[in-house]
Amino acid sequence: LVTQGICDEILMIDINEERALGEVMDLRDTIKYLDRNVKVRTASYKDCGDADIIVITAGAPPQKGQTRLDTLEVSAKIVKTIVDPIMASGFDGIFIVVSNPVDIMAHYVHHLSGLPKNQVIGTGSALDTSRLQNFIAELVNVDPRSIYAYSMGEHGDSQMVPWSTVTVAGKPFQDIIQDNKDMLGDVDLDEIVKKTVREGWEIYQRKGTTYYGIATTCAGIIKAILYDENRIIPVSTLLEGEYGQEGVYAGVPTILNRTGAADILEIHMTKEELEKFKSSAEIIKEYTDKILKEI
Ligand SMILES: NC(=O)C1=CN([C@@H]2O[C@H](COP(=O)(O)OP(=O)(O)OC[C@H]3O[C@@H](n4cnc5c(N)ncnc54)[C@H](O)[C@@H]3O)[C@@H](O)[C@H]2O)C=CC1
Ligand SMILES: CC(=O)C(=O)O
Repeated sequence: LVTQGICDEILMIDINEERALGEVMDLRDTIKYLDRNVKVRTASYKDCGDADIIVITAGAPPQKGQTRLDTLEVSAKIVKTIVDPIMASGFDGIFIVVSNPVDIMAHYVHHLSGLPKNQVIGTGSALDTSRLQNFIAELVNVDPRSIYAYSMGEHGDSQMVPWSTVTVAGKPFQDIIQDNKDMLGDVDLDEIVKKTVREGWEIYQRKGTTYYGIATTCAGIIKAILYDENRIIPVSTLLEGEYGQEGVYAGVPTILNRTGAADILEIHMTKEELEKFKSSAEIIKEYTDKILKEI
């Protein structure tokens, strides 16, 4: 947000106040060489009342051998200590939830805040989609931004890719495979999905966490909202009948503008793809129900 000059002011809050201050000091050192003076300071929850957007990133990153779902209970406790005081500050803007397991945490924030669903968004499968597009782009040797593909469902192990909808600048990827059997005949689509799922862990094993991908994904989502772009990004949003799912937050292509998650795009999937999406949504639902029942 700072380096792209997307907003006017950023307030940083962390239970570890020294860490928040350290981040503020480091970020301020960038301003001299950037295009805009984005103001950055530490703050407390009572300062959040007039914020346009609040990004929740506090959480307990998974330990070795854990999945994102294993961090559910700890994350839920943390998220509750954040949302309650923010709502008490009079906040009526848009929440963007990053903390994992992100689909369930977004649902939980929606529940705790009482805000309309368009005002509570999880980053969902937006980051996975970026990873997926990179892998497809490598295969066909084009810029990843010319790939139109979505990872959907859980930001986690059960995410799926509706391959029948994937195109390279409008040409169906499945046709490209057929037309280039010599080069792409061996492509294993399931393996690409697995690689997309694993990518977070591959980074995690090497550097202990992931920063740039999620930060830039989040900045893209915020830009779409603040600049009223109507940009379509696969974020986690509450499904109410779309894709045959009811009452579950899952990653689906969503139109983002100044109102937040303005509308869901229902792309046509094959029967098999829809089944995979359903399985992923059912996993999210099972864990969401656990958390909602406990409160
Ligand atoms: N959705 C996505 O695509 C991604 C999600 N994540 C998730 O984001 C979360 C944070 O990850 P990292 O930044 O790598 O972890 P980190 O450990 O570097 O930072 C977490 C921060 O949360 C703070 N915190 C903990 N409890 C708090 C509370 N009650 N109130 C306020 N602050 C609190 C900690 O002091 C720490 O500074 C994790 O849940 C992680 O899985 C991370 C990357 C991508
Ligand atoms: C940590 C995480 O969820 C990711 O980078 O995908």
